[in-house]
Amino acid sequence: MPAEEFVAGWISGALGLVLGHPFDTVKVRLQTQTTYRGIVDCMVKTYRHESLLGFFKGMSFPIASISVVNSVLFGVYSNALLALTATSHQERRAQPPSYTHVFIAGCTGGFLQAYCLAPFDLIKVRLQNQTEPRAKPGSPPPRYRGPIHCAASIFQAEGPRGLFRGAWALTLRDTPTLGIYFVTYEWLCRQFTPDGQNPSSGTVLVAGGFAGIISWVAATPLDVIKSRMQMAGLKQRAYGGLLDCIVSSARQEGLGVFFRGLTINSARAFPVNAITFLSYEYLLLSWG
Ligand SMILES: C[N+](C)(C)CCCC[C@H](N)C(=O)O
Repeated sequence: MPAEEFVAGWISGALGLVLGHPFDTVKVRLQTQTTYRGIVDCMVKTYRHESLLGFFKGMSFPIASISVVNSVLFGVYSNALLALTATSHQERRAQPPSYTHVFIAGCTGGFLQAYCLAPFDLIKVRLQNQTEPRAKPGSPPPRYRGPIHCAASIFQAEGPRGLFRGAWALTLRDTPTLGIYFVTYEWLCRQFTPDGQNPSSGTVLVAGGFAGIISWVAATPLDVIKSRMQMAGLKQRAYGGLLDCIVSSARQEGLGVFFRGLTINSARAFPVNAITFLSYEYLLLSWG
């Protein structure tokens, strides 16, 4: 099983992540809290209340964990294509796989990465939603002191299953949308690249950026549900399950609720995925 794809996926995931984290914090807050009027209001309040650091809350942990998850995604994707089409990454420019194969491989990668991602994403969302400013003497301490403390508290209160809160919603979100992600990327690359050649850096950036945007547009409704399921069990109301969460969110807030965070998700998706794909392709090319 070729392993370079895993390593390249890991490094490129980390680079994309740093760039995207401030957007991600604003997104999670808009999706799960009602105190903000919009993106700008959320940014201003976060900055005033918590300084620039507020935007980077909960980042060190995703860097260590979510980039490993990205390595699962790209590694499984590439190896699934190898199994389906018997071509390695280097051979795929000369013999491009069909879009059906790309889609199946993307969904496989998406499905497997969702399970690895679930506990890390839960911890990220819980930490991002702690809006208390950094420790001031005399103020009450936030519920979680950091990622390890957060994981341990959830584990103690709810057992190992507690760490997989929202995992179903996450799997439903990621399986089809990561199929769409790789199909969009491949399709756009092929539109702008002569047959048999490698896409230029510009093409990879644009194709990666749009792959990110399109897959996030498709993923946003379930992303909202996922974040809410992950926050349930804390101060917000608990849901009877995925369906209950969908129905009661729609009833209380209207259908628009499923598009909360769409703009910010898209704004984040372009740079993150442009850099992820560019560094991924570049690393694999330079390793021959
Ligand atoms: C499929 N879905 C859109 C949910 C996620 C796509 C993930 C791609 C990248 N790691 C990112 O964070 O943007």
